[in-house]
Formats: sequence, structure tokens, C-alpha cells
Amino acid sequence: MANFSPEILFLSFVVSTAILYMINNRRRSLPNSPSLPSPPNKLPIIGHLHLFYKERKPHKSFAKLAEKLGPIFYIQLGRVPAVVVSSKELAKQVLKTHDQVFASRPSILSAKYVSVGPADVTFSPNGPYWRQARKICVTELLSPKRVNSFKVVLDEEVNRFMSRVKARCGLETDMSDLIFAFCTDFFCLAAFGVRFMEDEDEGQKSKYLASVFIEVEELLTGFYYGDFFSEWVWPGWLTGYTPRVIKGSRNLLNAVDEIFDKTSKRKQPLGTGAFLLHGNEDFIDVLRRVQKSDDLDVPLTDDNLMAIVSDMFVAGVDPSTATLEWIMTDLARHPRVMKKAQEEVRSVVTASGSGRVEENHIHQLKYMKAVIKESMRLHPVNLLIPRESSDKCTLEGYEIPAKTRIFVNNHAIGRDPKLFTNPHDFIPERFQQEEDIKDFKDKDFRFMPFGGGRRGCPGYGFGSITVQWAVAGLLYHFDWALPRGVGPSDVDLQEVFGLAARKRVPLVLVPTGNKGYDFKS
Ligand code: HEM
Repeated sequence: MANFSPEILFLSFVVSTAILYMINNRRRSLPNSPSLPSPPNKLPIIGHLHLFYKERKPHKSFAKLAEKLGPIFYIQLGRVPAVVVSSKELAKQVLKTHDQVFASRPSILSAKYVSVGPADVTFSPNGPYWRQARKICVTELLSPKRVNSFKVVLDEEVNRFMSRVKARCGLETDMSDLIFAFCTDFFCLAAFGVRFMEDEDEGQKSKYLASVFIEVEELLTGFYYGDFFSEWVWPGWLTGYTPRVIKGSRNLLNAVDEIFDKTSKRKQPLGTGAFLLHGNEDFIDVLRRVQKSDDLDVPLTDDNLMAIVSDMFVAGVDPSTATLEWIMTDLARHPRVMKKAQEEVRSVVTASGSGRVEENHIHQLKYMKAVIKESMRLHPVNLLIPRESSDKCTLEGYEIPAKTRIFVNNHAIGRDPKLFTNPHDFIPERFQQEEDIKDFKDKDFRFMPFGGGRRGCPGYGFGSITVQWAVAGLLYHFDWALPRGVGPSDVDLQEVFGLAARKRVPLVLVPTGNKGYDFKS
């Protein structure tokens, strides 16, 4: 920005606006689908952006529009034609029936910087590179066998998390902070073989990384002016978006570099303070091995390797943190449910005589599973699931051209009164059937905590065991209360509209040790 005088900026704004206006009027989007419902008040150049840009909660604005326009409608976001779907039937069509057509992500400016190309799994367009990266991710990094190999480390990290909570007993505690530290350390160990925070003095570092993540995740939603006029460079600079993206991606890559530095120390044979994964490979070890194999369709460069491992780290930490944050928020606001879930965990663990939660207890915790599932329904980490069509396709009789951005409104579908009675209430009992709690997905597409189809979350096994083990530990060892003077309805429930929808205001709770179920490190 410093290189441009305000006069030049203003002049280029006026000239470009005029050109854009002319082009916009010449080129109509979605020419083959004039009958798609669409909100009125489409303005020149910005299209429908003014309808939701100020509030910056597009999932809610789109839900309100769906009430008037129906479950499928078209909106023009600057230069980007987009379609929003808000019913389980349409979600199924996008994520399952026409999965192949909608297997790309929107191409957004921030992904080019943050995901180095993009060369990661999350943002790479559907093509040979993404297919290979995704295959490595599913068969090597996140396979059931690999997830199994990390369980011993997860057990240790849950214990470290419990000791941190124990040290805060009786005190108002920023649980968002402790949850983030737990997830970061565990995923750092899995990805890089080292913890992010080796000791408690490193708390500031964790807070800093959390702020970098939140910033990057917000930028990666692709809901900024710069992304709606991506053929032109100036809106990104003029609105300050491009400098923000550059700064955010630099901060993230610096943080990842710092962890890499630690890793290279670990690789030295006589390194001290090393934390070896019980002889297991971490993600970098695996990727280096795969890089050398001769059956790769596309060569894997060092930069690609870096992009994939950073992606696993970011895509793993924030959704797991957000999910845990919301589960504890929902439980703290609903003491009846908290008590019932605690009774279940305590009875299962007590019957085993182990005095601590172990992996084999988890499958017995059916009510806890229902609690987690209900919290995921109310607070999906992807409020809008973003896709892009690679070819033309028909949805509900409407023709959707190639290169249309599609948003599956996960937030609206999960709270649809036609699908759930009292949809805004936290009622885990709605998932009491054996069939309901066999996993955290919904076969009817009524809510999609892990997305779906070939672009669905490959970290399902990894994320779900992490969340369950941690919640079981927190429920077994501690009693929980909101801070003095704070009632259930005072808890701020706003989310950050980011790639993972974390809680906007940190969750503060007061843990208390329970004598019968004390945590002994
Ligand atoms: C509770 C934890 C988690 C939740 C709720 C979650 C949720 C999601 C969702 C909703 C998507 C988008 C899916 C779609 O577009 O259909 C996604 C994608 C993804 N997730 Fe997860 N996730 C979790 C944990 C993880 C973990 C632990 C990892 C890896 C270590 C991971 C890696 C990824 C990747 C790489 C993608 C992009 C996949 C692609 O575009 O091909 N996730 N996740």
C-alpha cells in the first residue's frame, strides 16, 4: 500500500469501476438458469454482496434468504456466480450424487498464499495433483493403522491436558486456551514429531499461534472483496485484503518453520529433549518415504511436502479445537446433560477399576457420543461447505454451469425445523438409537460435521478419537461450573466465521477436582 498515493488509488478506482461496470453489464452469469430464484436488489459491480457483507455472517444471511427464496437460490458475489443450497436433499445431490462435478474448491486468493500454490489437500483443485495428495493423506497419513499408531501418544497428551486442568482447579479458566494447547501439541507430535509447547512457560506462544490460526482461517473462507473480484488485483490492495493475506500467511509459515527447526534438531542422532513417537513415523517421515517411491503419478517436491504437512496441521488443530470448545460450552450451559454424561463415564471407568479413561472405554460411552453429535449438529465447524462445479450439472431442474461456486449451508440444514424438533435446543436424547450413535455422520445429510463425498474430511478417524478421549477425561476427573454470576444464557454463543467456526469469545469455566475421580499424573 505504501507505494501507492491516495490520488492514484482513487483514480484507478474510478477508471476500473467504470470498466468493470461495462463488463459486468455485458456478461451475465448463469446464462442458462434464468429461473433460479435470486434475491432482488442486485447492484452493478458488487451484485448481492451488500446483502450480507456488513454483518459478516453469510451462513445466517443465506439462511434468512432461503426462508424467502427456497432451498436453492442464486447470488452474484461481485464477479463470482454462486448457488446456495439449504436442504438435505440438495446437500445429498451436491456431496453424493454429483460429487464428481462438485469435487473442486473455490479458487481464492488467500489459498494461493497460505497453501503455497495451492499445493495442499484442502485447496488444491480437483486434478492429478490433488488426487495424489489426497490418496497419500488417506492411505498413509490418516489411515486407521496410522491413527492406531498415534493412540499411545494421544493417551499421554490427554494426561498432560488433565494435569493442566488440575492445576487450574477452583479458578476461572480459559478453556479455549487449554483446549487449543492440547490439540496443537498432539497434532504437532503427529505431524512433526515434537510438541509445540514443551513446558508451561510457553503459554504465550500458544496464544500467539491461536491468533495466527484464527486470522488465517477467517481469510481462508474466501468471503472478502478481493476474492469476489479475483481477476483484478486492485480491489484486494485497495481494501487492505491482499496485505492482510500476505501478513497472515507469512505468520503461519514462520510458525511452521519454527516447528520444523525443532524437528531437524530431533533428527540429530544425539539431540537432547527429543520426543520420539515410540518408534513410529510422524507425517514428515511418511511423506519423505513416499517422496522417494517410484510409483508417484506427479513428483512430490519439498515445497509440496511442506504444504501438505502444514495443511494437515491447520486442518487438524482448528476443527478439533472448535469441536471440543463447543461441546464443553453446550455441556456447561446444560447441567442436566453434563450430570448424565458424567454418570455414564464415571460408571464405565469405575467398573474397569483403571482410575482413568482408557481407549477401550470409549466405545461404551453411548450418551457421550450423543452429546458430541448434538453439539456438532448445532455447531458444525464448516458453517458453509464450499465447493465449485467443474462441469455443468442440473440440480432440482436448474442448470448450474461450470465454475459456479456452491455453498451447502450446513448451519441452516442442521437447524431445519422440518428435520429436527426444537432445532435450536441442545437435546442429545434425539440421538439415542444404536444406529444414530454408531458414528458422527448423518446418512440422510441432515447435518454434515465432516462434510461428505470425495472432498469429505479425511481426518474423521483422527479427529473423532481425539475429541472423544479428551471429553471423556474432562468429564471423568472434574466437575464444571460457569464463573460466579454467569448464567447459561449469558454465555456468548457467537462463532468466528472462519474455515473452522471457533467460538468468538473464549470459553471460561471453573473446574473442580472430584475426590472420587481424582486425576493422578
Ligand atoms: C473433529 C475434528 C474435525 C472436523 C469436525 C473436521 C471437519 C471437516 C470438514 C467439515 C471438512 C470439509 C469437508 C467437505 O468439504 O466436504 C474437512 C476437510 C478436511 N479435513 Fe477435517 N475435520 C476434523 C479433523 C481433521 C483432522 C484431524 C485432519 C488431519 C489431521 C483433517 C484434515 C482435513 C483435510 C485435509 C480436509 C480437506 C479435504 C479435501 O479437500 O480433500 N480434519 N474437515
